[in-house]
Amino acid sequence: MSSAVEPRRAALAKRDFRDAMARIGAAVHVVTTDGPGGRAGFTASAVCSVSDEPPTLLVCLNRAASVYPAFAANEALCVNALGAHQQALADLFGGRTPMDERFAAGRWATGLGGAPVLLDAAASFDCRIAQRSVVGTHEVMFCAVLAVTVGEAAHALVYFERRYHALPTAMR
Ligand SMILES: NC(=O)C1=CN([C@@H]2O[C@H](COP(=O)(O)OP(=O)(O)OC[C@H]3O[C@@H](n4cnc5c(N)ncnc54)[C@H](O)[C@@H]3O)[C@@H](O)[C@H]2O)C=CC1
Ligand SMILES: Cc1cc2nc3c(=O)[nH]c(=O)nc-3n(C[C@H](O)[C@H](O)[C@H](O)COP(=O)(O)O)c2cc1C
Repeated sequence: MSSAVEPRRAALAKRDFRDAMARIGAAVHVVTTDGPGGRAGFTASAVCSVSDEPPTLLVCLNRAASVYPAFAANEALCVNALGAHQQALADLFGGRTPMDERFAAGRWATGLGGAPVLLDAAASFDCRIAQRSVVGTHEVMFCAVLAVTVGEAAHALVYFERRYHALPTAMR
């Protein structure tokens, strides 16, 4: 009896993975930090609620990003979910802009651990990075939520098919 070994399936192409991910609508955030590693922030769609006891979010950050050393050195982190009126901030924090210019475009308060909290965000989660895990190109930061701020009801900013969209509040 022959026991032919199934040929290994070729690794999924990065392009195919990204094309499929582009079909998933995601909320847009500006994730900020400050501390011994300096002030930094980047645009993120890879943010997820993990647990409400204790309240925990996760944020995935590419270790090749210019902001990575700051997030690696700091404990304070704030997840700011953007409203549709804040697309310009998403563009600025999406890369290639000097850090001072990114922060000059918004108005900020200071969170409990020192992270910049965006005024007028749809919602802000002031956090301490509690745990880190490296997966492939990214570091997954598990963030203990210390305080939240909820903004005025606004249209949400959604990233879908490589473009920004405004998601209106539901009709009553
Ligand atoms: N999770 C991440 O690290 C994300 C990174 N980006 C970066 O922003 C830039 C523009 O992206 P797009 O215009 O959406 O076109 P794209 O083709 O680079 O990305 C399409 C989708 O694939 C996913 N993706 C992209 N890069 C990824 C990465 N390195 N790791 C895991 N998932 C990734 C995201 O869901 C993204 O919306 C690119 O440089 C991209 O790498 C964008 C979205 C998420
Ligand atoms: C809509 C959007 C979502 C993004 N989401 C993520 C993310 O979840 N994680 C990540 O590491 N980078 C993400 N990026 C890319 C970072 O924002 C970008 O790499 C970061 O600003 C650092 O760029 P720099 O290295 O030029 O400073 C996203 C970019 C865009 C435009």
